[in-house]
Amino acid sequence: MLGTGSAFAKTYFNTNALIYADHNTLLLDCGITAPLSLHQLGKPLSEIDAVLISHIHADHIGGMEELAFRMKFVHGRRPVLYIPEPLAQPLWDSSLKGGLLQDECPSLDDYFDVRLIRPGAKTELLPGLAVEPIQTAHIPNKNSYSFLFNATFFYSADLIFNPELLRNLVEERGCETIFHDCQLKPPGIVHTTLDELLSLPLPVQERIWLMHYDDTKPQYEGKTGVMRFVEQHRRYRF
Ligand SMILES: O=c1ccn([C@@H]2O[C@@H]3COP(=O)(O)O[C@H]3[C@H]2O)c(=O)[nH]1
Ligand SMILES: [Zn+2]
Ligand SMILES: [Zn+2]
Repeated sequence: MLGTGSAFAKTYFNTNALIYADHNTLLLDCGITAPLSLHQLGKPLSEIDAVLISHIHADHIGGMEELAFRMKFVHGRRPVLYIPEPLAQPLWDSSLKGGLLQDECPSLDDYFDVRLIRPGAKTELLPGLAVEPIQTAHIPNKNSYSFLFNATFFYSADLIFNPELLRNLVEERGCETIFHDCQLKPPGIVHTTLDELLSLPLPVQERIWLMHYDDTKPQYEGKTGVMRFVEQHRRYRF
């Protein structure tokens, strides 16, 4: 995990991750703090093979301009960008264009090898790593996607509590592990709260790991039932 913090956390980096599959590396969201976190881990950008984006908020895409510029002008590379199709235009027009647009680089394709992925369909991202983007509610009328990897590992974007989805993933689809955003103090409004997750059936909670938490996390140690916290700069194997 490059980070496990909420958008405004100051003691944790943004909730972004590296996924290792075979000998390849996928960057899962690239927020404002991703470049510094990668630097602290000693992970060169040149070792990132592809990027996957969940939604357009700065803690998930705010590091994309630095990533694009350094990949192009330092490493001479155009990394693969996997992006749910409805996010591609807004990512460029409403966010990256302001900084990245210049005469010889008029589009997102000048910086990334853009691969549009279809929500609800399975796509192989890297050898041994397939994803199904699942549209999940976060901000009204703003597209946001969570990800089911290899049919067994669910990684939430920022999402409003959806107990039906979580029960379906565990009880019907055989999902084994859930990394879920967690707002520690209610009200959640655009996020899922700890109290909401604590209301889930025990077999679902047993599979949940908590991320995207704020700086008060130490006060909640031991108060999350069977659910564990994901810790930043740790590697998990599933
Ligand atoms: O309607 C809104 C929109 C945003 N926000 C805050 O801004 C943050 C943006 O990043 P995030 O999605 O991780 O978390 C969001 C919230 O903390 C909010 O409280 N209500
Ligand atoms: Zn966020
Ligand atoms: Zn968000």
